[in-house]
Amino acid sequence: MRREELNFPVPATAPPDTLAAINLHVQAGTFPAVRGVDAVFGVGRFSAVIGPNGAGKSTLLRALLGLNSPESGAVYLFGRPLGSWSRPERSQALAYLAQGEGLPDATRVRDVVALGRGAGDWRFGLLPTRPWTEDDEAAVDSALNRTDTRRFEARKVSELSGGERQRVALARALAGQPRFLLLDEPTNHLDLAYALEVMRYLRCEVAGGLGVVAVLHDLNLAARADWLLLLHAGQVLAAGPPDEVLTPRNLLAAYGVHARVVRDADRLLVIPED
Ligand SMILES: Nc1ncnc2c1ncn2[C@@H]1O[C@H](COP(=O)(O)OP(=O)(O)OP(=O)(O)O)[C@@H](O)[C@H]1O
Repeated sequence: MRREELNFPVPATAPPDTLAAINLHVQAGTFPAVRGVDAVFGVGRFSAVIGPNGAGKSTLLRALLGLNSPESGAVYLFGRPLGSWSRPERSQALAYLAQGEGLPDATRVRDVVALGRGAGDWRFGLLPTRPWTEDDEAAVDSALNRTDTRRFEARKVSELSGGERQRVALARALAGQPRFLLLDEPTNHLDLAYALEVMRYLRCEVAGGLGVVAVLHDLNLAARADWLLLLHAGQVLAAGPPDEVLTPRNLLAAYGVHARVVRDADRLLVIPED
């Protein structure tokens, strides 16, 4: 699809207060996984990246974090090319929750969350990058409270359920007080209750000004986002609010599946046809 055929306006420059990809091309190995993607993710907004397996969602997410280098095009953070940010500046502004994020099993929950501050490595016998401060302690307390992990802060990771671990991983990411949080399938392997809980925590953070960009496979969870980016074969098939993107026509084009999209109260529901 050519840029001029996209059904949303492509900014000439990346707006401030955004994380933006402009005409981004990224190779995964030798494969052109992301091909000319334009996308603008805002702070205080819940954005979801959707699309079939192999569409390029994870590759795009990693490019937005600066973890892989684009072939061409660029990523802009707050209007500045990501490449011009120092590594510490970048990791302060952008947090990442990878797919199946591993946590140190033998470590206590509070110490895992403290790692999100990027300081106090002395706890693990490593040289500290800077002294631990009262602000660090307060940020850890706040992240534990906001994810309801405070009540098991003294337990070791090995003593937690999968859903509890995911909340601890979220707390660790939030402890760093990022401006954007990028998550790759954060509800994968979670039961319905835990999945909804993670969505609820993320919603609260968005209300507080965090920009969330989440790769989601469950379209009925994605329907709760403020803004969707639908990828197909490395390109943007559609972008916009859920009711503009989750249409039977787009779902057929992206997934090859006939689906009905119905509105129930204020929610969209995607119902695949057999
Ligand atoms: N190292 C690599 N070498 C070759 N091809 C790769 C490599 N990494 C990824 N790919 C290909 O790039 C494409 C995009 O992969 P990516 O993981 O970004 O897709 P995705 O949309 O996140 O998929 P999924 O939903 O299955 O996780 C896929 O076709 C994948 O096979």
